[in-house]
Amino acid sequence: MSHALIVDNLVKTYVAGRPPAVDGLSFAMPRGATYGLLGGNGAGKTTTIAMLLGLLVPSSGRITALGHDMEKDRFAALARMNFSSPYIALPHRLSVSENLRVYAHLYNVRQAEARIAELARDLQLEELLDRPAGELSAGQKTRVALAKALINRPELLLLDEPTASLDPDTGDWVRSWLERYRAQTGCAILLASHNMGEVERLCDHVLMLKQGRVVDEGSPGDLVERFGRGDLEEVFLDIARGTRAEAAQ
Ligand SMILES: Nc1ncnc2c1ncn2[C@@H]1O[C@H](COP(=O)(O)OP(=O)(O)OP(=O)(O)O)[C@@H](O)[C@H]1O
Repeated sequence: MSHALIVDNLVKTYVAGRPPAVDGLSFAMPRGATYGLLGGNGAGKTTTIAMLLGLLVPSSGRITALGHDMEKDRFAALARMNFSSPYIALPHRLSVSENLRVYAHLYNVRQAEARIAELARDLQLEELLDRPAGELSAGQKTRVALAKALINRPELLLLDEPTASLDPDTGDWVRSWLERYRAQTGCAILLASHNMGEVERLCDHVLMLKQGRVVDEGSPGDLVERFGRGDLEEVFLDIARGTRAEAAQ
């Protein structure tokens, strides 16, 4: 099977002598799949995504993205990937269209103006193109961040909390949009989220992280069944609190 992402025994220790933030993480995500990275605060999700993007150097382990070893051949992989995170702000003073042009240039997008116009139409950004990015509402910024994340037509998309701080209507709109995008392009998506409804809806497979380790994994349906629970939120609470329904023991 061809994989979008293979993570092999990944470890990140920030401070020598303290427990690693990511501690032996391994998984293989097929092309076209959507995987969820779940875990409580401090479980290691953002650290994992930062390593996958080459922003943080792993202490050990190997990442293969779209067939490229991230240690030796990072730029070939990064050109075909992209990400969005609410923690990384777009340059505030630049207008939305200037921001998108900068990223189009960075990713060497051909016919950048046509691509920006297409994304503006798809993500309902046309009215916002001339506004400074710093003046937009959280929902508007999220749509711009998605346009930035899609500018190079990525085959692998890393999304850290894609609907954090969005109202339920805008959150739902973004989720529907991602579902459509995935169906049209076959893009593989790794999603870190605290929104269990979102994960149940979008993800084929879920990795439950605790203290940097995968403590359970499976499709949302399998996990719910295995834990004898009603939904993924209850499974998450069982794992986070170390409790588990009788049916799962
Ligand atoms: N720059 C850093 N230096 C030292 N420790 C760090 C650093 N960044 C993160 N950590 C620690 O690494 C662990 C994992 O943090 P990380 O941000 O990856 O978790 P997370 O799952 O994304 O959490 P959240 O859901 O709160 O965003 C935490 O214990 C955190 O305190």
